[in-house]
Amino acid sequence: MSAISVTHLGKSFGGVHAVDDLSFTVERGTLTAFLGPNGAGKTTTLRMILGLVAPTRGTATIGGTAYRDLDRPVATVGAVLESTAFHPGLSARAHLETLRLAAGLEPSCVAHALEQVDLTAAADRRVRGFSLGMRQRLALASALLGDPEILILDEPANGLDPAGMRWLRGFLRAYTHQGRTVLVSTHVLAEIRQIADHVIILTAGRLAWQGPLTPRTDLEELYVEVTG
Ligand SMILES: Nc1ncnc2c1ncn2[C@@H]1O[C@H](COP(=O)(O)OP(=O)(O)OP(=O)(O)O)[C@@H](O)[C@H]1O
Repeated sequence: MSAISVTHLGKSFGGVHAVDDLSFTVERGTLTAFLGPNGAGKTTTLRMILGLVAPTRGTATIGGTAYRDLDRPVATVGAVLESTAFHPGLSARAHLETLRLAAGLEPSCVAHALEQVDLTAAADRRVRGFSLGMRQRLALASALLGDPEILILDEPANGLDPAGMRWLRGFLRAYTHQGRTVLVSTHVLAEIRQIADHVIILTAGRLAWQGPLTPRTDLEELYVEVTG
């Protein structure tokens, strides 16, 4: 059973076909890069997989089950979407503790998530003073609280400096080496090239290309050819 299956998925906003007859699968233990120009429909697709946007047609499932029907959603899939907001007056630990309580998770998961994203030393500082990179890592920690098998990330490299990018790359590589699955949308081809196993490229809401990334693939050239 694939980690994620998208079948004839479509979403229209008024007259705009944001996603149009889109089908693909994401296999377990792989890191799949989800690429496409601005407005291609990546965020809308990720939001449909996560049950945040209702499809106009088609289905999206996680391990064969629609998100809303999952028994333990936070233990199955963690997500970091764009525009993650934190209360500036709360510490990182307090923020995660609030989420932990709401999800009914074990107390120990907060310290574990902080450790996974290298925020243990800053755990009791207010988020107000966090750099963009630290905020991105806190968002990732929120997604990791339930120790999910699958991570869905929407442009997690946005605004990261080179050290932050390098850290994220190492984190995602280690995550998939544990047999877990990552679906990540990004515009940073040079970064994703180094860690992705599989690539899905959208243009204008439709599947333009999908396939494995081999050592010989010139991702930038492929991208320009497919989207150009
Ligand atoms: N809530 C909405 N209402 C109306 N139109 C929307 C809405 N959400 C998305 N769209 C439109 O759907 C299309 C796809 O947008 P989407 O954000 O999914 O693209 P994207 O590939 O994630 O883009 P980017 O790389 O810029 O984040 C765009 O034309 C966008 O304007």
